[in-house]
Amino acid sequence: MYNIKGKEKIFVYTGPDGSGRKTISKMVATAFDMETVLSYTTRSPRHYETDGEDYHFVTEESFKQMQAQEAFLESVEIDGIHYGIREQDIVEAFQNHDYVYLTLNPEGTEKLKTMYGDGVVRIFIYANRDTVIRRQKERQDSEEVIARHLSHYDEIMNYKNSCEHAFENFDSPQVAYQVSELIETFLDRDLTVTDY
Ligand SMILES: Nc1ncnc2c1ncn2[C@@H]1O[C@H](COP(=O)(O)OP(=O)(O)OP(=O)(O)O)[C@@H](O)[C@H]1O
Ligand SMILES: Nc1nc2c(ncn2[C@@H]2O[C@H](COP(=O)(O)O)[C@@H](O)[C@H]2O)c(=O)[nH]1
Repeated sequence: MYNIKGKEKIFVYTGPDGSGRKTISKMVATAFDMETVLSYTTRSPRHYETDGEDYHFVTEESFKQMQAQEAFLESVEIDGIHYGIREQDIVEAFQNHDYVYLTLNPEGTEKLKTMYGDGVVRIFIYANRDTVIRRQKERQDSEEVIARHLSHYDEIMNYKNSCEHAFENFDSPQVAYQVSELIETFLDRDLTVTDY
């Protein structure tokens, strides 16, 4: 298991699928020196996803091989689909950054929290059920994918109060600003006031 050092932190975005976790995390990351680590998954890419940008899409066989080699820091199976974060990717991300962010389901989030304690900050992003349905329909997710995601909605929402921070995502620029303010509190920056 990777040992988190000094001021290194893992910010984990969790919450219902389609609530806007990745949208917010990417907006926030533009303002800070932080990097994400892509998961490996055995599912097929959706029409708006690209291998190496959204996920590393791999075969069942490759995933099993990686599991056998203990390559994953954490991995889960959701509805028969495997997902995992490769430990070496975390090691490499921390070589150049103090802050790494991930988007995980509550089970994986909880595993990392148990491993790293204060080294993990859980940011729960949510929207109501109708909103997540509408957003997934707008990006043309299949009925099957939407139904699969919704089958986990209530269970995922139950995790909200376990997280250190929670934000309802109506207006993404506003939420990104609020999350940025939160992240700012973790930065060890020597800001000097300058008159222009
Ligand atoms: N505040 C918002 N208002 C309107 N649309 C939004 C908002 N936030 C995100 N979206 C849109 O909703 C969709 C889902 O967002 P996103 O992919 O960030 O969600 P997610 O929680 O990471 O879920 P998933 O893992 O299923 O992609 C995207 O098409 C995104 O552009
Ligand atoms: N615990 C982990 N959860 C992960 C990982 N990669 C993605 N996810 C989460 O799984 C669900 C389903 O994702 P989908 O893209 O197939 O809809 C979603 O909540 C993801 O955030 C991972 O490596 N570990």
